[in-house]
Amino acid sequence: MAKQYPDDSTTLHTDAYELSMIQTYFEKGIQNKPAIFEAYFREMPFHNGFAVFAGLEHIIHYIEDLHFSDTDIAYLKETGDFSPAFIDYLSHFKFQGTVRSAVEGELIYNNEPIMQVEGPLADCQLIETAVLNILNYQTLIATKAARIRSVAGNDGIMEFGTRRAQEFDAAIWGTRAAYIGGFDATSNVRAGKLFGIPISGTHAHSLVQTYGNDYDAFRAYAETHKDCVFLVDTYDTIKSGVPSAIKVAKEMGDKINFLGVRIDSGDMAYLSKRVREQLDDAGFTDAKIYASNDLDEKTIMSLKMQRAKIDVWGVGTKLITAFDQPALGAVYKMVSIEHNGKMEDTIKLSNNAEKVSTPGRKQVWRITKKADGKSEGDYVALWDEDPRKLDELYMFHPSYTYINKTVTDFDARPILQTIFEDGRLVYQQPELEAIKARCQQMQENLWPEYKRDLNPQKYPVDLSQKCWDNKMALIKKIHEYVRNINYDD
Ligand SMILES: Nc1ncnc2c1ncn2[C@@H]1O[C@H](COP(=O)(O)OP(=O)(O)OP(=O)(O)O)[C@@H](O)[C@H]1O
Ligand SMILES: O=P(O)(O)OC[C@H]1O[C@H](OP(=O)(O)OP(=O)(O)O)[C@H](O)[C@@H]1O
Ligand SMILES: O=C(O)c1cccnc1
Repeated sequence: MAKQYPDDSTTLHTDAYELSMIQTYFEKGIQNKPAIFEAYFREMPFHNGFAVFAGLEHIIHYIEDLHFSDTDIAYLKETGDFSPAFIDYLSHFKFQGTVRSAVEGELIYNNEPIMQVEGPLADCQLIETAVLNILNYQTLIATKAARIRSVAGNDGIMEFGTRRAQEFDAAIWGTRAAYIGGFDATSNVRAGKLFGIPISGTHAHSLVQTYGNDYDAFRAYAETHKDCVFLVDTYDTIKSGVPSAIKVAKEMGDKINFLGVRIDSGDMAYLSKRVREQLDDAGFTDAKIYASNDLDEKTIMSLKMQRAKIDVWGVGTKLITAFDQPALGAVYKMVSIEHNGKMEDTIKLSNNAEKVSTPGRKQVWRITKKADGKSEGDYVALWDEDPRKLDELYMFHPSYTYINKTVTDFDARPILQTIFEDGRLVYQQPELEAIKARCQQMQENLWPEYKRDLNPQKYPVDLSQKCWDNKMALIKKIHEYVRNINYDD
């Protein structure tokens, strides 16, 4: 049995190595050294042309509650891994960092900072695991949801994934992310209570099995509910399910809102066309056809191409588990640290050019044309740069520098906003509806070439000249350092 603690906190929701490193910093007296870390991911999820940032609300909750409770401290003592002085330090720990982040519903891209944490080295280090855990999952689900929305057009899409989600938290935060990304409703009632997401649903096969036939089951349901969507595929969709639904709808008349029927198996293109005819012939031209069964953007697109007569899509497993890409892979890297009273930029090298981190504290500027508000690309610049002061912006690909352009008559909008300032929450989270609307609005500013589902154009994420020079200079410096190492003296 898992132990129950009256004062359990989520502060220990961290990898042991974070605490091990912080113990080293503490014992060496450098735990308060000013440092800056940035989170970013390297590959676009699902090869999509954009990603939808989600997770900030949970990160805010987590940071606001960051403290080592009495039982956290007692447990750390029990492990025997930490010194008494370090444990005493942790018992007084209070987060003092500054967090800057993309806001929820914002579109984000690979190889640009999406969150920046500045402050005492220990504080920055402690939150790495939880921050990545949260934003990796929620951003993935919000992006998957946006993909599904893009193929569903204006059809209704309902989130049905709780039973297949990776446990409780994933179901709850996943459905919130799905709502941000474009879903209309969820079947998870607690998500409705917690976040105000509209809840919605039909009924399961077990209702029909309880009565042993479609008619009695639908009739019983109709006598106990106003809004009715009948699941018609338990025994035979065409011969039994739909005729029974029609019979009940006619008998009950105005006493119910006969909203439609749900199909959950079989060839849904063929069945939906037959069902549409049956409903129309009976005069129920407004009744909608709902479909579910392992759907995702690919099956929905295929069904639409087959001119399936489906109005509302219920999507579970493949959304909530991010079935075709189970992890986003965002990382959290140190970009700058204080030495002898001066901030010095740091880098992580790799033989793989894509994996070399970009040093220095940065801001991401979204560059749009003044004339039509459409995106030109993102411009990652060092913190002291401000492209708003420039008339012309030279933008070049950070690896293939011959790919470049000069942009004029542009607007530049900073993506990283201050969320916590020296440990104090200064950002007011908008309502969920506003976050969802932002996601929609931001997609409208994107050219269609970046939005297509398959093989979208790569959205430009460029480094400023100064940022690029800084990176190259640091690479050179580290190469020299490695070349000159000689421990034989
Ligand atoms: N016309 C269609 N075109 C493309 N995919 C379809 C079509 N009809 C159904 N599908 C999809 O094909 C898959 C069918 O899976 P499966 O064979 O397990 O379902 P089934 O025939 O409904 O059986 P079950 O009763 O076990 O659910 C589902 O992912 C479903 O969404
Ligand atoms: O297919 P998903 O995208 O994951 O959507 C959720 C699924 O959950 C339900 O099936 P389940 O077999 O659990 O129960 P039911 O068919 O008896 O309702 C529902 O009928 C959907 O098929
Ligand atoms: O309401 C529904 O139809 C529903 C809910 C969860 C999972 N599958 C279907």
